[in-house]
Amino acid sequence: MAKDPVRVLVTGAAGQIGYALVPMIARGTMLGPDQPVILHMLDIPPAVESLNGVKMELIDAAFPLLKGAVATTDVVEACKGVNIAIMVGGFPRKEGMERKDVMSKNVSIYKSQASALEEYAAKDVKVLVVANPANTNALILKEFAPSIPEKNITCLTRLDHNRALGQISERLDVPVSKVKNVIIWGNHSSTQYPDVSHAVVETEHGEQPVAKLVADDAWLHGEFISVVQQRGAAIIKARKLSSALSAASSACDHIRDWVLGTPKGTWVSMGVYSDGSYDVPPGLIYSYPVTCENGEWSIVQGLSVDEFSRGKLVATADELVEEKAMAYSCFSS
Ligand SMILES: NC(=O)C1=CN([C@@H]2O[C@H](COP(=O)(O)OP(=O)(O)OC[C@H]3O[C@@H](n4cnc5c(N)ncnc54)[C@H](O)[C@@H]3O)[C@@H](O)[C@H]2O)C=CC1
Ligand SMILES: O=C([O-])CC(=O)C(=O)O
Repeated sequence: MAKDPVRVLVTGAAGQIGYALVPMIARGTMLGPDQPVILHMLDIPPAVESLNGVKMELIDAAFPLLKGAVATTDVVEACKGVNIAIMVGGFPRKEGMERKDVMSKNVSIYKSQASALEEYAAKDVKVLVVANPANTNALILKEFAPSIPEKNITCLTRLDHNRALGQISERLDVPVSKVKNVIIWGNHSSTQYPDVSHAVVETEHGEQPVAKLVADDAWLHGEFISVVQQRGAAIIKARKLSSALSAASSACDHIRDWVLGTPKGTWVSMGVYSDGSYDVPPGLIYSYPVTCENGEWSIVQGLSVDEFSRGKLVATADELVEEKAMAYSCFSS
């Protein structure tokens, strides 16, 4: 029997990531080749013409799985009955703006969208925040949608995770599909810690540690980390626009694994509400290694963290504590 369609909200759908993401969802990349979808696309009034153009293209592409497309600037209409919400829309930093100014714009956007999701989305809606500052936007959303379970609110660090896999694959000249279990700890920012301490490569002789195959700790502790941390900036420099196809693809990976499960023996990175695991302060949206089963993620427990890694976990947590304080100061102002 055919499955019922899943309603997927994409905010900022007229933007660059939105334009790359909606066809992936409509083609089944996110939820599977047998899962019909109805797309809900939200953007702001100045982008309405462009948003309607995206809807026209979706119709023209005749995606068999696409059972409907709503294009709207009305947040209530956008959120009605959605099962999955991908929050890509937000206020970008402009020349001359302080981080605090961007934060206060995003606090008000995420506050109102959180309230609409809480009131109108499916009660078990799964939320993925992509828009920067992704971790803190997700935290704001959680704050203003108290009835959405905190386990259902996440942010995207899968792009960073995939970037780390890509760098190891290039360095060792092995297919990226053979590399697994890197970890992105912390913030989706330049303080994130891409960690290969537990990463392995599947070889014909079984799984081999990445550290042993690379055999160059200076590279793993130096250039590798900074390339992954700075990859977003490198793409902006090259394209004069930020990552869009890789961000969209990674958003599909994030939701697919969350909903359909991670392969046995493999973990992925997701920004999730911290419970104090690995001595990270509770109450942050922090990127951890997770496995997913039956639509739920769990933090991978018991991994060893050496002194080098500990310093990096703490530094990125400190930045998130600071962002949280800045966001909370905007609630009252
Ligand atoms: N977490 C991650 O890995 C990544 C995050 N990003 C972030 O994703 C966000 C989107 O990036 P792009 O698509 O390249 O930007 P973009 O500027 O092309 O698109 C953003 C869209 O959001 C819309 N928008 C603004 N305010 C809105 C609101 N209140 N409600 C609904 N829509 C709204 C804009 O009109 C625009 O169409 C940015 O914040 C970017 O920094 C980008 C790449 C990776
Ligand atoms: O900095 C940006 O806007 C883009 C971004 O998050 C990334 O590519 O990781």
